[in-house]
Amino acid sequence: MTLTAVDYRAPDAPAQFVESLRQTGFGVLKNHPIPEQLVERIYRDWQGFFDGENKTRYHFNRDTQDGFFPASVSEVAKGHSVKDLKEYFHYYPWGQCPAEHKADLADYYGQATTLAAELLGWVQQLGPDNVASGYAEPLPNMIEGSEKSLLRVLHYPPLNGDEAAGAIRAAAHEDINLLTILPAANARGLQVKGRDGQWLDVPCDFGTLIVNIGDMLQEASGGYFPSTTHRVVNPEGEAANQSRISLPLFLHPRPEVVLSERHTAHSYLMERLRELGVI
Ligand SMILES: O=C(O)CCC(=O)C(=O)O
Ligand SMILES: [Fe+2]
Repeated sequence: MTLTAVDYRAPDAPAQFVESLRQTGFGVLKNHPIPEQLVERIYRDWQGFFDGENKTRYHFNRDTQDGFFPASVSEVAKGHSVKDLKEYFHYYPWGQCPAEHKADLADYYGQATTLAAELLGWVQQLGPDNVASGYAEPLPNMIEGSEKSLLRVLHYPPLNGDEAAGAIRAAAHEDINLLTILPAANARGLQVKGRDGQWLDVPCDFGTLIVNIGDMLQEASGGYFPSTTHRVVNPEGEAANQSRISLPLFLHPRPEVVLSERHTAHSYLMERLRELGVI
């Protein structure tokens, strides 16, 4: 399996991109419209947030899931027993956010959501008709006006050697949502599991955008688009002393959207959050 960056501006970009999603669950885009300077600024500003003490004032709200999740409550991936080595902030347009960071996050959230709707349009149009006819509504519609899409600012602190045995930055998992959009992080580490079981580094050149299928799109497409397992491995050598910041946007449908005969987006999310131990 290989992951090759698709040029967003190429005439056959939609076909290449959707084929990559089908084969690997992942698609990598270069020359996409999200401004690099905005992403760079968010990484820099949020490093300051995570390094500072103010973060404790934004402790997450258990009912609404917005705010700061310290490393001590960080997720335990499904099927794992140790916590991931990460802390993060959940931003929703309606949720809590430090005033000095709100403009950039809101800007990024808006631009990335618009791009996601376009990419979902590609998935809708270029997938087989029998898959598309199974969607309860067009894919871009599913996220339109959704208040559930979640921008996560993730900080993986430097490793200091006293981490729990077996703990890694993000244990192998699949994303719960419809589609995830993730600008290349400021350090390597993201890996995707191939059909052959081998782990493969996801290209992380600054300026590329990584997109992956989540469980909800796998569910809605009857398994045609795979929600692929991925993880973030610990750095070694010099890199172990450095933080890693990443910025996944998890696109969630409106709660009432029907995914399949078994599930609405809401029932599916509740089942998965319970498994994660965060509700
Ligand atoms: O930090 C990354 O590169 C990926 C994070 C991730 O997979 C997640 O938060 O679901
Ligand atoms: Fe993920």
